[in-house]
Amino acid sequence: MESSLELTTSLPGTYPPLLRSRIFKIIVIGDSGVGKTCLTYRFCAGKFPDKTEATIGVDFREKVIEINGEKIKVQLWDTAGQERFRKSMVQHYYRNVHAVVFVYDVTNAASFRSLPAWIEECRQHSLGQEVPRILVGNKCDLQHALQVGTELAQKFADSHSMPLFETSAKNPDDNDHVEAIFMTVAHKLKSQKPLMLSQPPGGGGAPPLGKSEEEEEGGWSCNC
Ligand SMILES: Nc1nc2c(ncn2[C@@H]2O[C@H](COP(=O)(O)OP(=O)(O)OP(=O)(O)O)[C@@H](O)[C@H]2O)c(=O)[nH]1
Ligand SMILES: [Mg+2]
Repeated sequence: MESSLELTTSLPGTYPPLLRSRIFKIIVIGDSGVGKTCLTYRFCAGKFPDKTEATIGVDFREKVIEINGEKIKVQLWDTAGQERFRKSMVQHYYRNVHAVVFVYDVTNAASFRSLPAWIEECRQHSLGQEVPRILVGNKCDLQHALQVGTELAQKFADSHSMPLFETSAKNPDDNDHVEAIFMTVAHKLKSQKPLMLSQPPGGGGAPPLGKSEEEEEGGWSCNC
């Protein structure tokens, strides 16, 4: 994938040209009820939502972060875990995706056992090995109900070359941790493809890593 960034001059003679920020599209995948909506909300709004309902299709959440002086828009696609709410959307989830976050619920072994199926779905949508993936075990505040231990999860993560994060979208003390998860992905994406200030001759070919804001227009709107 080529990395690109649009340089535009909004007014004739404007100098320096306006730099449009890159957008990293990160999809959050996993069984219904594992806490995808809560995790993405926690990262973007900084708090645990008062109440959630099953996601239908997809919800978008965005946060602008700064890494080494570059402003980057992290666009989280909070996908639906329920098959009936996702089937018409699946192809859109995977289109030009930059990274995948797999979520399971540490108090629900079935959600952990579903992970191979979610990985297989990625494979079926031709996600290349260069697309970073990370594994998140959520609801660690419910230790008394733990069904998936760290050792088992770490083994699974290692076998798929993914970093593992165990966290809680709910625990107020875990704010830094939730933040670290998505920041880790963004750092990885940024280091994978350093910023290029011009389009390669002929426009490249492969989709750019990080759409410009202009390209984003016309997409779905955020309903968070
Ligand atoms: N105790 C605890 N509950 C959580 C946590 N994260 C989410 N929940 C609860 O788990 C339930 C499901 O959370 P959601 O974020 O809606 O789950 P989801 O993965 O988005 O589900 P779908 O949209 O159906 O795919 C809600 O009742 C949340 O309050 C957590 O870290 N700890
Ligand atoms: Mg949801």
